[in-house]
Amino acid sequence: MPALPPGPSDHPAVQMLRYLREPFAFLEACTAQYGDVFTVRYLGMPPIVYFHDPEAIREVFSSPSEMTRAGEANSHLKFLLGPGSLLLLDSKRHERERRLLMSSFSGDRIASYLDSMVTATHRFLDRTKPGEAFSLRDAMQTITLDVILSCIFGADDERRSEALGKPLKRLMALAANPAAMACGTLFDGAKFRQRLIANVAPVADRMASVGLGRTVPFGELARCMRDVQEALREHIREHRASRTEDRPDVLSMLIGARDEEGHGLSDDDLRDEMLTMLVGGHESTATTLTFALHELSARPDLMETATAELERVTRGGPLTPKAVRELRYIEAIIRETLRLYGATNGFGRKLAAPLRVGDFDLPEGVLITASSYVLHRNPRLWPEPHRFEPERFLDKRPRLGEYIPFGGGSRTCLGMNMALFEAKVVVATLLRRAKLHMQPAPPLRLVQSGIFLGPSSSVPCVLERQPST
Ligand code: HEM
Repeated sequence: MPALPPGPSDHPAVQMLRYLREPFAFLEACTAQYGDVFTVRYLGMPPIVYFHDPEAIREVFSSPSEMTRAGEANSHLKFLLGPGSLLLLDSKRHERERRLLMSSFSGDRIASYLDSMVTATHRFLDRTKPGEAFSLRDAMQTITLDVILSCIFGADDERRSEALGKPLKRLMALAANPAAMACGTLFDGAKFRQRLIANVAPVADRMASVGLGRTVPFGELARCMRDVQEALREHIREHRASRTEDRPDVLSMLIGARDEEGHGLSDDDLRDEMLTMLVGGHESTATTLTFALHELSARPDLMETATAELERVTRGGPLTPKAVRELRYIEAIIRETLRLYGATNGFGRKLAAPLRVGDFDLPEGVLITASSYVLHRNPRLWPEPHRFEPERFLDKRPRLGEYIPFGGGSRTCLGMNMALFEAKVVVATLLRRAKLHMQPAPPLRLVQSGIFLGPSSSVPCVLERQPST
């Protein structure tokens, strides 16, 4: 068996604990000791090889997807997203479903979501009283959830968005439970999910009816997963029954989508894909917005350049798709936010066959990854890496393998262009109508938050209306 790159010799349980307690400190300590390539071992998992050399990352992204399997590497999410999620598929089925989904994320499609994005931001501004403290993190999550429900799910009235939004929000909070994550990783995720819904949920219902719902392990999570499944099934059924061809939302497009052989997606596939886009696209974009607005409010120089650009591009008129594309400085702020505060810590691939990466012959079965937290703070790639400096992205695009907030290769985030567009629209709409003032709080950091990375606090702030609004 070929030797794996060096790494800590602690017992896998100890390495896992170190990672769970302080993930970034653990990975930085490994980098300091072993350099750009090292192997860590966690209990119940294959060895994980970290690469923080752009050339090696490029090799991984360009390797045949048959060999570097993202679906298998993401299998710990199966209990949450369902077996038909794009994130969990590999090979031909992944290629086919990705093709079916891709057309929903074309430039024109994304531009057609502009009004929904502006409306969601106005809705938040209209219900927020100037001078009253609120959580920026929660506000951004509400806006991005509204956007997903409208643009992806086509839930354009209050009844539909309530029916879907409520259980989905609860599910996101409950799925962050580390014990559930551990069971989803150690056992077969699809079976764990099935058991929760079919066996645990009914018991939890009976116990809840006598006020003992909380005594059933995973009872609340199981009931919530079942409620989400039912709400999604009902929503898809209603969508199929109504005439959907003319509607612009992603679900309507997917219902009509056919592959080369004329086959479409089943209701179960649709359910898992919709849940994936919701889970993948809601909190991650909200985290980007929270950190971007936090930086903007702390740095008058950035704020001045961003508002001057906005005035120059829109000349006081409405925000159009063309104007959004021309907001280069605001886009650079978003990209720099993703460098330092991206909501995911890299990507995962599992080797289905031996593969040489860099100087190492890796055996079948190992997991390959890179931590974007470590890579994006490498001073050889990013001078003064801890400085927030949007100018880095104004005149140059980073080379593949240096900047990975959206992963890469054939698995690059499907919602990347939508997320960048949405973040620009929300920031621009907010800047035109309000000023945000952060309230005293401990320094804001990026921390592990459920399955994502997120802000270390709720980010309390108050809003001041701009004079013209
Ligand atoms: C700032 C926001 C976002 C970030 C940081 C982000 C990040 C990521 C990352 C790192 C991956 C894995 C890529 C890889 O393995 O190489 C991914 C995959 C994915 N993302 Fe996103 N994402 C964001 C927003 C969105 C949005 C808005 C949607 C959809 C509405 C979305 C849908 C997906 C899907 C479907 C995949 C699976 C792609 C595949 O396996 O082929 N994401 N995302």
